[in-house]
Amino acid sequence: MNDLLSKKCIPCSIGAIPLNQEEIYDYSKNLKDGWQVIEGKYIEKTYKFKDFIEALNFTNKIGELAEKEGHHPDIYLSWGKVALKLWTHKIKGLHENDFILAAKIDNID
Ligand SMILES: C[C@H](O)[C@H](O)[C@H]1CNC2=NC(N)=NC(=O)C2=N1
Repeated sequence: MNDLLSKKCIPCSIGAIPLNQEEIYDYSKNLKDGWQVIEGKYIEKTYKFKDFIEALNFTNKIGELAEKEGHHPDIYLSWGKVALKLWTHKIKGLHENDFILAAKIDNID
């Protein structure tokens, strides 16, 4: 479950089974503070910045990372704030990919 940072997101097939509550709990223990598990279906976190341009710069870095990983967050960008919602659309639930991406987003400098 740990060393999420050393893993890479994999193409997720439609038949993949979403993570169960126990697996979600185990993965979420390896994330930095601030992530919340919502209804066992997605994880979310809000990052605060001093202004819009800082929030936009962070959003762009997330975009580059998501493209590199082939896995993408839902992003809400506003003045001084970036709110993320991570889930795997193809399986309508959570996958290891979501936790890998979350860990790597928290590692963006
Ligand atoms: C074809 C492409 O790789 C897939 O559609 C990927 C793209 N990024 C994705 N991101 C997320 N969060 N969920 C997906 O199911 C997903 N599928």
